[in-house]
This record gives sequence, structure tokens and C-alpha cells, in this order.
Amino acid sequence: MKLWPFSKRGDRRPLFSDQDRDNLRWFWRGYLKAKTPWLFLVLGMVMVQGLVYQQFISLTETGLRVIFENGDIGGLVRVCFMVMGIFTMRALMSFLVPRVSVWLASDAVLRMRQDLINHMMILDLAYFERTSSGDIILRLVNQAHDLSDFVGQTTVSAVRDVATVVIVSGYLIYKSPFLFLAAVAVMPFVPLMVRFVSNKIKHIQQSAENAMGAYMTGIEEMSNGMRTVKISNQEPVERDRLFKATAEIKDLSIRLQSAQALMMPTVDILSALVFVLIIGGGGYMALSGTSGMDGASIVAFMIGMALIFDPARRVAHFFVKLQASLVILDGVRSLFREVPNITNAPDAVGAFDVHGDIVFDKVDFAYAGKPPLFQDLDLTFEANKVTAIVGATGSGKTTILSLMARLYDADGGEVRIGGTPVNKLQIPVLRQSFSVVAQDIVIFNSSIWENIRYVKPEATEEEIWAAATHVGIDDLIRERGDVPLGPKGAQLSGGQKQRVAIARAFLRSAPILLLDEATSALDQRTEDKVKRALHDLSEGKTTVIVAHRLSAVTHADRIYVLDEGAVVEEGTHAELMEMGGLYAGMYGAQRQSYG
Ligand SMILES: Nc1ncnc2c1ncn2[C@@H]1O[C@H](COP(=O)(O)OP(=O)(O)OP(=O)(O)O)[C@@H](O)[C@H]1O
Repeated sequence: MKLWPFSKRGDRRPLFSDQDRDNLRWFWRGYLKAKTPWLFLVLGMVMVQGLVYQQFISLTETGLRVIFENGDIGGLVRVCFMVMGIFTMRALMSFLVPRVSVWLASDAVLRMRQDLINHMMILDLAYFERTSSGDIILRLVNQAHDLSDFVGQTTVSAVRDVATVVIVSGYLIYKSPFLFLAAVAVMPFVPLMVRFVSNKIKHIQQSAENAMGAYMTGIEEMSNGMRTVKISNQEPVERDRLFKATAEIKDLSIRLQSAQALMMPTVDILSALVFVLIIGGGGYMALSGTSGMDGASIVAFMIGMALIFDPARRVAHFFVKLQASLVILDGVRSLFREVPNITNAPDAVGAFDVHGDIVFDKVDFAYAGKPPLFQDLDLTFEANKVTAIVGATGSGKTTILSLMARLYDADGGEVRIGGTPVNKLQIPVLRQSFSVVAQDIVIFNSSIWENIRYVKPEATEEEIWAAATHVGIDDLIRERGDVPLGPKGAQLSGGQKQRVAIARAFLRSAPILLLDEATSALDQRTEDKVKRALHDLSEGKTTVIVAHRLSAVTHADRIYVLDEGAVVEEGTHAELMEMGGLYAGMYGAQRQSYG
């Protein structure tokens, strides 16, 4: 389908790239095609609007003839009523068209937003670790909104304008093809201008979208990191960073407006030329009396041309705006082009032995673009026992937990639970079998109670109180009541956040328990209490503990000591102390520093 009527064959810089065409087809098929009958209704209504103008010109000509020639007052009154009638019809259409079109566009964008949200939910964790939240917000909020405006108002207005131009032009051609051709002889300049401006705009719009994404990311980082910003006196740096981003946005929007503004004066000059041609040429035709045109037809012709100027101007402007919208459409579509790598295998099973051993069998793994972290890693986490992983920071402890839950997939070897490879399991079934207390605890801006309930929405009140009491956070629930905890739980201390996370693990009580630095922020007394509670919780569960503080793992049935992605020692606390190696050294050093 050729979407741009003026593009020449062999043009090296088409106004619609293949990607643009593909994006438009995708949007049409996915979000508009199903509403074709409604689109026809809108089209019918905008045709009526165009026809009203054509009828108006015809009635004006009749009215002028009544005035100039026969002076029939009755005829004049009839013309006035008819003009009033047809414009009332146009007014009705002007009322209905935006309502229907905004509904169509909002519905299309709602479904697109829902698809975007659904798609985001299936993307790998890796996507979120490499994409700034500003970029994601830009796509879901701004770009989706801009598209809605473009589809709902801009495009429908453009279709109405095209209909007006075509219908009125058709009528004018019928009245005098020669005069019409003379008047529009200057028009071929318009597409040339559109092409020139469009290329400029596409480029600037892309930079503007990038700048906006960077600005949003900057705001997000600043507001999340305000504690660090303040303590390290970095307000001026943050302010300058945001100032720089806003200045860039300002420059780009001025450049965008300037590029767009090139269109209007060009069209104004062309309009003047058209009027000169009609007054001169048409006047000459009327005076010479050879063309069958009289004064009334010339005036009606002028009015007709005037009526199509504004719509024609807006259509030209539409093509200019279209370029910006194509960039935005591509931005939205790019999120759909992201495909998850971690998906259910076609033969994925829905049941497995959750109480079996967790085995890492010659596992290789590297983060994208990074050197290998694990090579031939062998580990066994015995069923219903407590296994700890200790080691220097960055040695790969958290990554091991991520591989178990398939937040990442191993590049080689196999991770099995109860004999079934994790990548042969349905992902929800696999993840359902874990309770996790992670290092980066996510607290939502709701009450403590709601935060605990998050992991098991169907939990009873008794279950939630029991979980809270286990970790000694029940008093805090009574004290704070329903008050939200602030963004990211800012109104809780680090230790309180950890207790909320542990209460969640109690509530969920899944057969495999992963504790990643679960008690690191607790004071010694609370840690002892929570440790006892965790000990109770781990009864009958396969438990994996990651900890820096070795006092948190002395009770483990087996301890792996990791160094740069490799197991360097393993055994019980007593065996490792006996060995007198890395673990014993770390334990001794920690005892000294903790007293
Ligand atoms: N998403 C990621 N993308 C790229 N590299 C990563 C990612 N997450 C972790 N790494 C790198 O992988 C290595 C292992 O990280 P991991 O978080 O598993 O270590 P850790 O032993 O748990 O460290 P810590 O004790 O500090 O929490 C580190 O060098 C880290 O920089």
C-alpha cells in the first residue's frame, strides 16, 4: 500500500521507511481494524462536513445571483435558511466526530497500553537491569498518550480536512477546471516543502525523545537517591544535571517548532499567489464574457478556495506532525520487539519433586557482555537441609539463587530440583516453590500489613498476624495502623524492612527457602530472635542462606565457600574451622571485629 501520495519511485529517503510501514500496519491490525465499522461511521460524518462546504458555495452563488440579478427577497430568505440548515448539520457532525474518534483512539491506546504492560511482565529481569525506568515510563505514559492524541484528534481532523479539500476541489473543478488548475499550479511546492521539513523533524523528534527519557531517569534517580544526595552535599550536582537535561529539551523543542514553522509561511505565500491568480484570471474571464463565469461564480469560487485553504494547510501540517508521531510509534513498538529468553519450554512440566535436592551440575554462566562468572560449577543443596553460601563480595552468591529461580538461565550444564531441570518446568510452578528474603527488599507505599500480605493475597488475618509475630513486627503494625510506609518504604528502618521481608517468607511458607543476607540489618539481639524464628521456618524445607556475617550460618548442614565464582572450600562449620583455610580466616577476622 502506498501511503504517501507524493513520494517518487526510487526516492532514496522515503517519508515512510519500511519500518514505519510495518509499525503502521501493526497498529492498524492490532488496534484499529476491529473497529472498521466505527471508522466508516466517522468517515461518513467527515464527508458530510465536506459536503456542507460544497453546498455552502453553491448556495452562496445562488444567493449572490439573487442579490445581483432578480432581487427576489423570498429566494434570498430561502437561501439563508438553507445555509443555516446545512451549517447546523455540520455543527452536529462537529459534535459527534470528536466524541466517536476520541473513544476509538482511547480504546486503541488502552489496549496497546495493556499489551505493553502484559509484554513487560514477560520480559526477562535482564531487560529491567539494562533499561532505565525513565525510558519505560516514557513509553508507557508519554508516548502512549501522544499516540492517542495523534490517532484520535490529529488524524481524524486530517481526514476531515482531506475530505473537505477533495469535495470542494471537485466542485470547483466542475465549475471551472481552467481557473482551478491555474489556482493550484503553485501547489506542487507544498509536498517538496513537506519532504524537506519532515526529514528534519524526524531527526529532531528522535533526539527529543531520548532527551526526555534521560530527564525522567535523572528525576527518578535523584528522588530515589535523595538521602545520598543530601548526605554527600550533592544537591548542586543533581540540580545542574537536571538543568542541563531541561535545557536540552528546551533547545530541541525550539528546533522542533522552528522546523515545523517553516511550513506555515510557505503555505501563506502560496495562498496569496492563488488569490492573485483567481482575482486576476477569474476577473479577466468574467470581463471577457467568454467562459460562462459571472461575478457571482467568481466570488463563489474565491470563497471555495478560501474554504479549502485552511484545511489544505492543516493537511500539510499533519504530514509534518506525522513524522514526529512515527518516531513515537517506533519507540512504543521497540518495546514489543524485546523478546524474553526465559520462557516456558514447549514440553515444560507442571509438577516436580519440590522436596528433592537442588543440584548445580557443571553450570556455566556469564552476564551479558561480561567474562564468565561460573565454569563447571557443581553444587548440591540437600533436600530439607540448610546449606549456606559464603564468600567475598561479588563472588557470585546471589547469582546462584537467581539461577535456581530462573531469573537467569545457565549457559551450560544444568540446574535440577528433585531431578527435573529447572528449564523444563513451567516458570510459575517453579517460582511458586520459593520463599525469598532478598538483599534488595521491595516495600510498597502501603501499610505494613498490606506489604506482608503482598506475597499471599488470599492469606487469612490469623496467618498474617502469625507471620508478623514470628519476626516481632506485630507491635509496629498496631502502632502504625493503615498509614502507608512512603515510597520504597522510606519510613521504615533497614532492620524493620528486613523483618517485613522475613514475615513475607513466613506467610508464603514455600518448600524452598532462599535467604540472601536476610538478617544483615538486624541488631544482635533481634538477629538471635529472628534466627530462632527462621530456624523454625526452615523445618522441613530446603534452605539456602547467603550471608557475609558467618555467625548467621554456623548452624548450616553444609557451607560452600565461594571465591570468584568457584567453590574453594565446603563442609560444616566445624569441618571448615578444622581445615583452617579461607573460611576459618574469615571467621576469625569477623569475631575480632564484632568483638
Ligand atoms: N545484572 C548483572 N549484570 C551484570 N553483571 C552482574 C549483574 N549482577 C551481578 N553482576 C556481577 O556478577 C558478579 C557476581 O554478582 P553477585 O551479586 O552474584 O555477587 P555476590 O557474591 O552475591 O555479591 P555480594 O556479596 O556483594 O552481594 C559481580 O561481579 C557483579 O558485579
